[in-house]
Amino acid sequence: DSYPPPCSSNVYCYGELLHTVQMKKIYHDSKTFVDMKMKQPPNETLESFQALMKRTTSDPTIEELENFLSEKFEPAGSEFEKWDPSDWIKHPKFLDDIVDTDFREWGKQLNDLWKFLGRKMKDEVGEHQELYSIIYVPHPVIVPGGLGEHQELYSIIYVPHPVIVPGGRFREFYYWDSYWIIRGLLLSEMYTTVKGMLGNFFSIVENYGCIPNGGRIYYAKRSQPPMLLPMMKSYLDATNDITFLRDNIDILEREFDYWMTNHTISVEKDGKRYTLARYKDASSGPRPESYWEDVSSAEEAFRTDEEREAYYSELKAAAESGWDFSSRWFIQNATNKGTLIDLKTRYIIPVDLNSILFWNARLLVDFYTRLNITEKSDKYRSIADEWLEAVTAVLWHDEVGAWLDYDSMNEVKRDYFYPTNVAPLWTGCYKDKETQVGKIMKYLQKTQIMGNLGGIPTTLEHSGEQWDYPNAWPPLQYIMIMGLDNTDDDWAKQLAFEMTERWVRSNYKAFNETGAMYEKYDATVPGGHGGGGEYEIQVGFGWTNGVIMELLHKYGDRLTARDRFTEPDSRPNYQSDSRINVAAAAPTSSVKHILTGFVALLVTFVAGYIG
Ligand SMILES: OC[C@H]1O[C@H](O[C@H]2O[C@H](CO)[C@@H](O)[C@H](O)[C@H]2O)[C@H](O)[C@@H](O)[C@@H]1O
Repeated sequence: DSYPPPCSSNVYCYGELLHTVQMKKIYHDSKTFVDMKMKQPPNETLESFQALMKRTTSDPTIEELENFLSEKFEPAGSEFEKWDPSDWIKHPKFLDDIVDTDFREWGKQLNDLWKFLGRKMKDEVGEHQELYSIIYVPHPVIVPGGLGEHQELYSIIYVPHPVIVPGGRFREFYYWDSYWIIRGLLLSEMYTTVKGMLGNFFSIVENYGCIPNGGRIYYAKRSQPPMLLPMMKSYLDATNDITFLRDNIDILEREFDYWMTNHTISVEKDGKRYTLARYKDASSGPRPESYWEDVSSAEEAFRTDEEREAYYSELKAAAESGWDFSSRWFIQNATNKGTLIDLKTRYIIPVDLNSILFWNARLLVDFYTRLNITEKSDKYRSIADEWLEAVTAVLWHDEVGAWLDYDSMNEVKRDYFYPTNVAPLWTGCYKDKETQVGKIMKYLQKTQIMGNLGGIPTTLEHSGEQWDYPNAWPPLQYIMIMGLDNTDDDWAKQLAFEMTERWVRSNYKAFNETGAMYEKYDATVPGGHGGGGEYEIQVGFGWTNGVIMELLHKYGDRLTARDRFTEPDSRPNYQSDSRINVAAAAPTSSVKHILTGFVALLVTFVAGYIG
């Protein structure tokens, strides 16, 4: 298949200008250029660029390009204006249930952070947005109103309501991040903000047919883990706003449909065929926001255009998974060894995606039941049942005691530890809860993952990629903790609490030492932040804050800031769970982490103010 570029803009998504600016590495972070607003319509910007190329025989110096860029573009983030959320309150009720006073104060500071992470678009963004700019046309067309008047000056996707963003270089909404952000906002009682964010997503599904990876046109041809329905469920649980559900149920159904029609493949297991989903992207070319990284690695490793295109597709499919990048998507001789050039994301059937899709179907049953539309609730019940059959047949392994990703290229299970191996416990995607939980607990014991004192690592592979060892990510801690806690098993629930203690204390230590909340942490160093991958560690940080707020809320009656590993517990008969706990003494966080933290924090706040 030959796909169009990631969007129709020949400034932001493909073309000579993008290629020249990105390959000359004018900006340290490739995302900077594609987030900059044009001062003039694209045709005028491109005309000036052509003139520069002619003047310099197609080889402008860095200085000439820098001059061109500062003359024709505004700095990244200039589409936003200051926004004070009207529903923000100083002391949301959830704080009152946190018994530890240090943690209560921290929860209060996290509530304050929403004000730094809120973004509202200037009205002019909506006026200049061409809604269908993502639909690629090979040649310019005359749009109603004449060329120039309605041309895209921005890469931002216009949304009518303000959003809470992850932070740092992530200046726009991100699809799956928004789930944990919304859960935090609901604890902060910011119901209007949440309703606005959901309203934004609904308008995007209506106009674009799916929710892009993030709020930029260059993300439009790939999505991220399908969390819109769980977001709606969270909002409904907090508000019972049935009218909002009734008004938008068709859109929720459409989002589910997008995954069912665009991402499914058929797999044969023991002579039976099953339908399951995997990640994929529908565009050609490198990621515009990581253009230099993709083109350079492709040129070094591959000789033909066809090979390079296949590689770009794997990179974008991995970005759609939210795990960009990870050895989880490498296939080399049917193993997880290799490097980025071994990415085969499209051939791997992931446990988390498929258990989330099961959850989506079950939520549609729930939503239609609430609306008394029996025909539809029956329809989604049978889809959910079928999906559960498929997940169990293809992804559950009795002999391992876990769900595992499936390699459809080599038709083998991928027997590697990932926190997502227990995602079905989180989404309720299991058949025989008691037996499966018992086996899962033994599996976790065998992996010795609690030997990591800063949190649960993403994988056990040291690849240098950011979704690998030793990084620990907030959504993955959440999936494991909530999954284990959902069971009726005492041992599993106790383990969920111990994981919570470690995670919360590690985030708290980092916050105390550096004043920052990070996008990811170091599983091996309590209080240490993560690293690796293709961009610098970011602070802010939307999903991190949301996860901590929820854990402080859920376990607030017994969580303490004091660390049991360094100060003995005074509770009678209390013992850490030695069946899974094989922890060594806790190393202290390094000076390097502290310094990086200060620099990162400074950069975020400066960027926030500029934005
Ligand atoms: O610019 C590189 C990549 O950055 C994003 O991915 C990371 O940040 C996101 C926002 O927090 C998060 O959702 C994702 O899981 C992270 O890996 C972006 O989503 C990628 O598409 C992009 O190529």
